[in-house]
Amino acid sequence: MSDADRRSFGKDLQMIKRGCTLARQISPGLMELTLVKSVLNAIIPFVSIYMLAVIIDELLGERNLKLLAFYVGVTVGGTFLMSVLAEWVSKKVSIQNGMFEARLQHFLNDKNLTMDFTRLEDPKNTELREKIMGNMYAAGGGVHAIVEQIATIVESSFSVIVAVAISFGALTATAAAGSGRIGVENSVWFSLLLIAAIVICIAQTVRNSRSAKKKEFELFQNGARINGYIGYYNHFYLEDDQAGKDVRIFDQRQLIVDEVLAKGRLPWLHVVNGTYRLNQKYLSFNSAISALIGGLIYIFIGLKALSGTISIGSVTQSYAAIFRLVSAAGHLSVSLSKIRSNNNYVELLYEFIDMPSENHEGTEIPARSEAGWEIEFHNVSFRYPASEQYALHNLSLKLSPSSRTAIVGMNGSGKSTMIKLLCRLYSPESGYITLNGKDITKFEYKAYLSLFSVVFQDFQLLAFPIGQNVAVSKDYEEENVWRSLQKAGIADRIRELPLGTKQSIYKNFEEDGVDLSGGESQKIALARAIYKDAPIVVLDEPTAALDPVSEYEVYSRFNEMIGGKTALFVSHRLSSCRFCDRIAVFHDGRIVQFGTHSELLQISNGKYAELWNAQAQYYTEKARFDR
Ligand SMILES: Nc1ncnc2c1ncn2[C@@H]1O[C@H](COP(=O)(O)OP(=O)(O)OP(=O)(O)O)[C@@H](O)[C@H]1O
Repeated sequence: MSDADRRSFGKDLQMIKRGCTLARQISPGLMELTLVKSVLNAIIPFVSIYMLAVIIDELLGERNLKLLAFYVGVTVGGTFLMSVLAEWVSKKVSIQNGMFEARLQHFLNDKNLTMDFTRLEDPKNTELREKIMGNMYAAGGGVHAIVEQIATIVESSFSVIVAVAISFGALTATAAAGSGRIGVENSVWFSLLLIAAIVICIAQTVRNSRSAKKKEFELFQNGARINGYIGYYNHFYLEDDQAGKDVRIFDQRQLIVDEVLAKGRLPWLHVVNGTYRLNQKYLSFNSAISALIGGLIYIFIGLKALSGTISIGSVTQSYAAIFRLVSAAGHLSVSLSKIRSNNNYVELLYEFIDMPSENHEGTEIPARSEAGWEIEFHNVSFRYPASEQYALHNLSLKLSPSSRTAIVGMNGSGKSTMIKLLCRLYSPESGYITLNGKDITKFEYKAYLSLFSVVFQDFQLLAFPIGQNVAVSKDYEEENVWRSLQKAGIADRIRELPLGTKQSIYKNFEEDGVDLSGGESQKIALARAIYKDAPIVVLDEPTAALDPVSEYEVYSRFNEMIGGKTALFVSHRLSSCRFCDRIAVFHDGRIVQFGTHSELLQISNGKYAELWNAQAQYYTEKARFDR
């Protein structure tokens, strides 16, 4: 049983109502304008259908020229005015429709930004997002389709009402008493037979549409993954200059082309072929039904006209009105069915936006603390989602206010993980972290993060002007930006640029954008943390990409940079940890040693001494080799 079959009518209605609210939130005004357009579209054809009969009857009867001119004026003028209005509304609707995809993207991006990081990393969620967007532009399913279907429902309902009003006379007309006509065409059964035939045809169209939509939905569920593959390989093969280097050096072209073909193009061809065949079957069936209904109406109206039951003027009017009635009733039924099937797509969107953001549940604003900020890890253990291995085991560590703590350890020992937990990108599986004695999850997320100046190992800069990158705002104090750049040791380089802090980073959008080296970028990231001037500083290998001179300069300014702040500092260069009060040595997700540099060095069989000696030995050997 499909989801559409499983859901009750009430549930479907609820989902559609929610979709309308969402559509209005994403694109205000679109729903209202679309409805106006539908009503106009429904009325316009009936003006001429109705007036044509009036004009013909007048021509065959009194032939009053003034009246005829008036009828023609109403027909032409009315149609013209309404068409102009419809065109104007249509233009507005088209612009809004064109913007809808981008607005939906923004809407989803906002959700992404407030989503718990753990969920963001989960490939299932990336796929879900891909499906939502892919379904929209490839299958036309989703929240925008609700607007479209409601428009069709309103337009066809209006058409049905007006068409019934116009054709009612013809449908119910029987020969006048005493006219002598008693033909079958004048019995009520004749009209009922026509209606029954039409109802059967419409029901068949609805069934056909429902099964086509169901198959289409199934086909498209693989589309997101396929699109993901194609997008990924295109990015690597064509766009990303970073990856482009490896593609060339290792001659990865053939590998990528084969993968794209196997996982992207061929499966996509299957989807495209499948939908094409489905649509063709559906459209041919509808054309046949439409022709059949047209024929039936002609026979019906023709017999009535032959028998003199309806006037000649009414023939065209009745035929057009009944034909419109039937096609509108068909559209109405199909749209009612489609809007329910569309809930299969919409359900995916609701699943995405309803994902809870546990991290954003805290509400307390950290009170100002003159005494500084103390951070404590209480027996914290953590495993990454879908990972069996613990990245941190029973970690307990106290960072006193204004203290400087270094974290060292081998690759994969859990250093960055500890920082990610402190920044609430992940939550501990057991244990907890406190800030000045209070569990950090109790704090309002943004207010909590405002206390941290962080430089991540894998920091990112934006293709925006340098000043905006440093200040993370369009409005910033130029002086302050320069001071931060100076402290990060990159001010001289920026001064050389023609536009200084207004110069954009990278060439993505600006021809004169500046391409920075790895070390220069890291200095800008450092300047960004300095500019923020938050009371807690967290630096995850902040000098990994710096040359020895720059590294020395940065460290010699560390005291000035950190001042009385609480600082946490991760580094593989043990010599650079000496400015810290305490050093925590990580190994396999545990703290195996904790103390000052000299205390730890004295424990000759300890992990710190082992790491220190390994590094020292490398430098000694290098010095000997250089000689
Ligand atoms: N996003 C992730 N998903 C799953 N496992 C992860 C993820 N990030 C890190 N890990 C794993 O967690 C463990 C700790 O990683 P972490 O990045 O904290 O180490 P690290 O000490 O910072 O290493 P390095 O010195 O290389 O930066 C490693 O085994 C790593 O493979």
